[in-house]
Amino acid sequence: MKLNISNTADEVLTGLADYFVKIGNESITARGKFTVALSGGSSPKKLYELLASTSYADQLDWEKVFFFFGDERNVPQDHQDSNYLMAKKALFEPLLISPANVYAVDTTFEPAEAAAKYWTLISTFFDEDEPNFDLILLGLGDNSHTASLFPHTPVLHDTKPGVKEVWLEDQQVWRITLNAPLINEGRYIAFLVYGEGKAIAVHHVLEDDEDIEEYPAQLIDSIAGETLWFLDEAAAADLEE
Ligand SMILES: O=C1O[C@H](COP(=O)(O)O)[C@@H](O)[C@H](O)[C@H]1O
Repeated sequence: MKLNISNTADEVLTGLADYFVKIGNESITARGKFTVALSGGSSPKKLYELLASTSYADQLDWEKVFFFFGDERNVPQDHQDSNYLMAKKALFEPLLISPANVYAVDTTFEPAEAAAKYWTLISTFFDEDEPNFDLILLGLGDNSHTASLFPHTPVLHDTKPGVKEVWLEDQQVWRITLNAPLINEGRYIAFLVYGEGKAIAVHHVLEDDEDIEEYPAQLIDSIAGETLWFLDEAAAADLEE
């Protein structure tokens, strides 16, 4: 687990965009394609817009990039809360990404079926013993959730890679998420966390004693690859070391 702390949020975004194209180009050179699981929520939109900007758009062969989602809200794909819709507007449409390269969660099914179908989609795509994405992007919620691994939810106890539905009692909504064993198979895992609102969660996850029920992001660390946290100084403000 490594930390990359920048002064400002803009520098964090540039650092992660550089990392994205570096890992992408290495993956394409090594295996002919780059498989990435995108994050959702409030933090990554600016990253996707940056990747689609003239500074980065010509730095990757986008036809060889295959997009998946680390988690999804159980809403239609044209709903304002959809992670797919956000990525479509900020990344896929500006870069003219072929729909054939985008593997979204089919939220027309009931949550458990949508999760099962997404796991089948991923397993079929990788056609290997264990799917392992080249890069998994993640955020961190104020309550220390990542992807849709929320505090005190059954998915936290999964021991085999898979995709699960998660019921959020306080919000009365379902989400679909890659589980921690699947995320940890990723060759590279990158957290994008900026802003003072994240400082306490960053401290809990990185420096408190292990308590996965309270701080689910503690479950995440790439088994054979690299886990890198891209933070700005505001988000890192409560770190002691
Ligand atoms: O990894 C992720 O993290 C977020 C939390 O991000 P936030 O910036 O919205 O607090 C999560 O909700 C999102 O869906 C996920 O992909």
